[in-house]
Amino acid sequence: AEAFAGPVATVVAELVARLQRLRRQHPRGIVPDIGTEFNRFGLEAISWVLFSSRLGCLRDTGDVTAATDGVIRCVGAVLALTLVTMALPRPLLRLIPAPWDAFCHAWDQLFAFAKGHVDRRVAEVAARGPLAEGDTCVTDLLAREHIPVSSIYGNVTELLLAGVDTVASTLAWSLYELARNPGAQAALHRELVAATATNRATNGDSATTDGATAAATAAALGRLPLLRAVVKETLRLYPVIPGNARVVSDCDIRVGDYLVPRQTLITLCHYATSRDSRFFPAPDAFRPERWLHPFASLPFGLGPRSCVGRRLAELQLHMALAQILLRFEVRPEPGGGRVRPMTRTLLAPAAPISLRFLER
Ligand code: HEM
Repeated sequence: AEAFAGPVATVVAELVARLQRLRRQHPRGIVPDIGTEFNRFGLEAISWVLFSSRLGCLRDTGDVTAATDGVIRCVGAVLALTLVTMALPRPLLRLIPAPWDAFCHAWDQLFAFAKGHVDRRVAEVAARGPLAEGDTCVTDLLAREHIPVSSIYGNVTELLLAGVDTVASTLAWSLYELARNPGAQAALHRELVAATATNRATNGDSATTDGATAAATAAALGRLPLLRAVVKETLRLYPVIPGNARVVSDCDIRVGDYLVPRQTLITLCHYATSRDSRFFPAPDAFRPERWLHPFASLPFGLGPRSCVGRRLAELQLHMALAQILLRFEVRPEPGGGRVRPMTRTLLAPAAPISLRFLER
């Protein structure tokens, strides 16, 4: 994922500039509905990683935002309707076709978007000849393996679906909890300031977006214990994929006092286990320091089918949190109430999160 550190650093810089513009438009520095801004950030970053495409989601021009917000709405619709269409029995889907039709329509739109960008990139690379080092994207990597273009369309559409709301919600929840826990925010800020000073001495400006410097910065951020702990604690409280499943395929297995016959579908709920007081004392409290010692939680799953986007997601979260917190102190919106999570396939905030951003 560090190969994409340069693009991610550029998009993070655009996000910070946008937050700055938005906070200035409000008398008390409030940025309303940060989740929407982070979805735009997520789409901009994943489109660069997948297709080397720049969409301009974080610019102020209305046209671009309207078109790209349409893609974000399709991602949201697919996720929300996955649960509905899975829950409705087939005969009912025939009687009430609207959810299924809307689900297919949103998938078709996402597929058409991805296909357009893959076709453009394939044509561009064919016309340009060999690529410079560092100038690559997932489409190029798959094409180089001679994967049929129809499979590339399918794979990148899935990655597009997986790459927007996951990172956006986690970033929104991180800042929401840091705003409500000023002690944790101050400790993280101290860690970031110290690391930035060291990094600047060896690699130059930490906000620099050129590939090699950004990769060095990303690697350094990935080693910061409190930054990592903040992301882990956020995902413990708000595991963006709240449940997971596996089929016990080969043979019967014994788990504690239970015998699980082969071919059984087992589902596990991260949300419940990660808020279980037997494993996490004061389970609803945001305490990043609990992660400074190893502990168990599986927000990205486990094993060969665990999350392929994990490193990219962590890269984006570390870089975005670092740059946002170096620039702003984040506070709750005055009078803003508690925001609860809800499941719409992914775990998402049940209401928009608005925060106050104060320049440091
Ligand atoms: C905070 C961010 C994210 C979280 C918490 C997360 C979590 C997960 C989880 C729990 C799984 C199921 C793993 C299992 O069954 O063991 C999964 C699968 C997957 N994720 Fe993520 N994910 C995140 C971001 C991303 C991103 C950014 C991408 C794409 C760029 C992505 C792509 C995928 C794909 C393709 C799979 C299916 C893997 C397979 O079936 O082999 N994820 N993710």
